[in-house]
Amino acid sequence: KEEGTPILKHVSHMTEKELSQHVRKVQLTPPMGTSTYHLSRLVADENRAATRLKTLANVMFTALDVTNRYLSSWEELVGAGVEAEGFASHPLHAYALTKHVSLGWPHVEASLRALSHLSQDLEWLLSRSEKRGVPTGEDLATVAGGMARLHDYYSLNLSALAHAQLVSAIDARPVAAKIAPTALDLHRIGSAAVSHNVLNSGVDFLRAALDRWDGNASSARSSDTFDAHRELRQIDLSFRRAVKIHDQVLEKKGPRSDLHSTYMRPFNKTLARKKKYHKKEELVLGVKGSKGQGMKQYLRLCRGEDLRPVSTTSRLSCRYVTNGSPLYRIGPLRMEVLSLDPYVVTLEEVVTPSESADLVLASAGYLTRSSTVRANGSSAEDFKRTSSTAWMLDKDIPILPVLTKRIEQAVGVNAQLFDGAEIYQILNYGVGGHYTVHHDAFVYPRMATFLIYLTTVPQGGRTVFPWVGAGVQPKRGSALLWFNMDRAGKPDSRLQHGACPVLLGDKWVINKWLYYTGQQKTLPCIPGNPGATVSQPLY
Ligand SMILES: O=C(O)CCC(=O)C(=O)O
Ligand SMILES: [Fe+2]
Repeated sequence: KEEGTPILKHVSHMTEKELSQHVRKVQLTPPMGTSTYHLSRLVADENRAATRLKTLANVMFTALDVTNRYLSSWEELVGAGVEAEGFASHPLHAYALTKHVSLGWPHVEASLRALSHLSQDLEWLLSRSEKRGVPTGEDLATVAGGMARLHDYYSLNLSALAHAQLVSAIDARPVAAKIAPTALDLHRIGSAAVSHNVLNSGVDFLRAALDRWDGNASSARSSDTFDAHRELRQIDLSFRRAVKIHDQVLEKKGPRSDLHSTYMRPFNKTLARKKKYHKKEELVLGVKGSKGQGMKQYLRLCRGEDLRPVSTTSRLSCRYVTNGSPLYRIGPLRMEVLSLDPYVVTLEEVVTPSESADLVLASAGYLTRSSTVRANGSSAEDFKRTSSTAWMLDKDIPILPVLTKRIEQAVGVNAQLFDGAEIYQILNYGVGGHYTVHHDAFVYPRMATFLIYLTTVPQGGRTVFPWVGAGVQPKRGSALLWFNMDRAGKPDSRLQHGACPVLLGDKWVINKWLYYTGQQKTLPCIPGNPGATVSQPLY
């Protein structure tokens, strides 16, 4: 959509029928994907599979042992000429033949019977990938790509990582893991990074793989034995190639676009002396700047920086607001203003911990497979999102109508009067799961966004507003509210925002989009413009 397109004409797109078609309960379609929800489900499934495989392995081992002994006993008889005419007329032959079968066969039969009793287990195991889903090579590439993204955003210390310690630019305290990546793993992540054009991470991971490689892959783990194709002998070559590509892409395309990233300066020292690599960082706040500038500011905010000047922050307030009935448990809530113009606030404890847990549990069955979604519309709508999504109507689970009432009271509007307050969207992010800078109201006239965090994210995963210069760390139960429209009823592009990659923890959010209606449509604030509306602070 062009920026000037009146938004109201899209309202007709949101019929109830379309909405409900949109939200049919999704069956989990294998392969399952890599959101944190899917991965915890995978652990449970893997446990059940392993129990069956152990039984299978025991029974197969016995059957193999019995079969081998029985066959070698037969081979002894064959060696003695059992197949010759009249063999059994010698009493010793008759004895040996009878003994072979009479003693051996019951064992053979028993072991075969035990095998056939496993048919149900076999059935379960063989239908697992079709019915329950298993991660595929594509999923592995998604997780590896997620790791590459995490390094791109948060500058992981890769030598610490090689020793199972997570240390990044946003938190210097190491978080230990129980499994360290091998040279093969670092190589896989580095290769995934290069093939996704995350070239800064590609170079670093390949270098880390090179550092870690002892020449014979002796540190490989069992799972590496299934990875026969990964060739480490040429590892220094692929590293040097990645450095070259990095510098060439940086030289031609600059450090960052939605299709690639590099460091700000080339690795090559001569190239790095060029003037263009030593420009001062600029800051654009209060208006929408270029896409590249937005990406830079998004990245800085993801790393925890606050870009707002003191002249702005000193005018912001934090207070306790009451705007609801006790019925919906909206007491005086702590409300902190992040930005006055455009208006962005946070509200604390909008849902309780147990409600959050219930919402996560109930929506899990509606989640799609996690994937990277790319919007390929105009540049204004362009974004990438890596997460699983669930769409739900109020009637789907009992807590949603309660939540809707609570949101209405918090915002001070009646969602039922709207052309349709939109269905709820729930997102669960996985390793490095993110949502690049976008605007919520480009397709639908979403007057306001009410975003509730259902989990606390210890590291990464902030929701950030590049042109406001501020961001919020997800905290279970708290909400972020902002108004997407300007006075003329057009998307206010200063409300572009993004979700930073999750570094540590699970991130679940639920979104309610509020549409405009009533007087905002019939009595426009800017006469002559039927789409005109006001989006202003409600408190
Ligand atoms: O997950 C977040 O922090 C933001 C989600 C978002 O922007 C959206 O769903 O439109
Ligand atoms: Fe959004």
